[in-house]
Amino acid sequence: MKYTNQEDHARCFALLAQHTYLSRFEDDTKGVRSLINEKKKTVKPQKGLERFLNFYVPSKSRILITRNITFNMDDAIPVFTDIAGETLENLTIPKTLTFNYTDVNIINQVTERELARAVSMSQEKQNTIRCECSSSDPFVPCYENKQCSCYKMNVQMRCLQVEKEGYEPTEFATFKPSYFSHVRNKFYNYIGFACSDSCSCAGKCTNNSMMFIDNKTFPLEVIRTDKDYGFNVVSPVLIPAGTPVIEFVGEVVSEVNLNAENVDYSYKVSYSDDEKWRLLIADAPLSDDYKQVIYDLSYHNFYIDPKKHGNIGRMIGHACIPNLEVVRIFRKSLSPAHVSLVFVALEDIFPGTILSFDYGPAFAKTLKSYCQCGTFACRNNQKSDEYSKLSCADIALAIKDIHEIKHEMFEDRVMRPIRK
Ligand SMILES: C[S@@+](CC[C@H](N)C(=O)[O-])C[C@H]1O[C@@H](n2cnc3c(N)ncnc32)[C@H](O)[C@@H]1O
Repeated sequence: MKYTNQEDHARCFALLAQHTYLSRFEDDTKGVRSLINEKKKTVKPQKGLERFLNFYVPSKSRILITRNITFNMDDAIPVFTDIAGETLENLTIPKTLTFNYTDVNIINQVTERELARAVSMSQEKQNTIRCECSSSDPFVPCYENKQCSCYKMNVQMRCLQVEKEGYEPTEFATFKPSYFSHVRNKFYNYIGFACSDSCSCAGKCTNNSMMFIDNKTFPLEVIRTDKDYGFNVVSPVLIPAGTPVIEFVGEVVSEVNLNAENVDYSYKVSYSDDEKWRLLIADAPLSDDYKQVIYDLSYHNFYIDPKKHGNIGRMIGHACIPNLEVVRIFRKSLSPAHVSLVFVALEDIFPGTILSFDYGPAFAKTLKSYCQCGTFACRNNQKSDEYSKLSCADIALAIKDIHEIKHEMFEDRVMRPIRK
């Protein structure tokens, strides 16, 4: 089996194994990569992993609930129910589907007055981080241009990621895959800055990790398979590892305004104790008045709450070995109103795969019954008990084996017939 880039894939498997291992055993996985390399020769392949391929096969009685949940013709996302026994006559539309669909984050002008003020001020040129690279002579693409204000901010944010020597920070660029190096760096430290429509390049450049998302590159589908599990998002196409896939969109709210009932759906995007962030603000190419406004905002915790206004990001389920990681990408400014929460593919996602991220170990306790992620290293399902004692190296190699089977199936069923 030859991958297009075997080294990159090895990184993905090592990270997923480290992630899975830590979340199950909360143990130290120092030197996991060398351990994996060392063990590669001795670890026996796990048997029966074929059961965990987890390709989603729609039921024959599938019902189309809506052709397009987004109301945007350029981004048509259908919603189906595959629940056994459901017919057009007895079909129920759960409340979880009746939210206001939005592609962009929303700010309540009354309850989040200071945040709304920061957005209004950021319309002024002196309060926006933007670049003129595309009109400069000689022309240097933004991601290669050391003078580009957006790229410079991207690099400064990359520096925030480094916690330990020996771990490479993750790069966020338009055409480079974003590979993660370790899980000790919590998601909010995976962070980048992208060019936007305020720049002379209008974001159509090399420094825009939001481009695939803004262009709605991946056609996705929403399915409902079980009343408790609810809706899930499926990819009908191949998404290569390291690709930004979906933005998690909702209402940007400060902690005091966050409704307790919405906490389980909401994501924290700023941290009141983040001193490094305040240093970044002090250094940013923005006016002093504006910096003061966002400096004051930095003393509050902000969340993105998708319960009332949201997009399909809110329908992504939990998995103990997830295929997505959440990162923060900022554009134009450094306020919580300028952040995009982005899901990036952790491994190659083959057609028919349910998208997932890890909600964390505490999530299992909130479930009425078992976790339904269906991964071989599930923390909370009897079916995966036989794999529950695997070492980190075993997990990495099992992830690799499963990936290889999927890769072969894709080659056999999709690529070979196309080539004929
Ligand atoms: C953020 S929502 C995800 C979208 C949800 N499925 C829906 O229909 O709106 C989280 C809820 O989805 C369900 N869920 C997500 N992942 C699950 C899993 N691995 N096993 C069981 N239920 C899950 C649980 O009911 C959880 O409270």
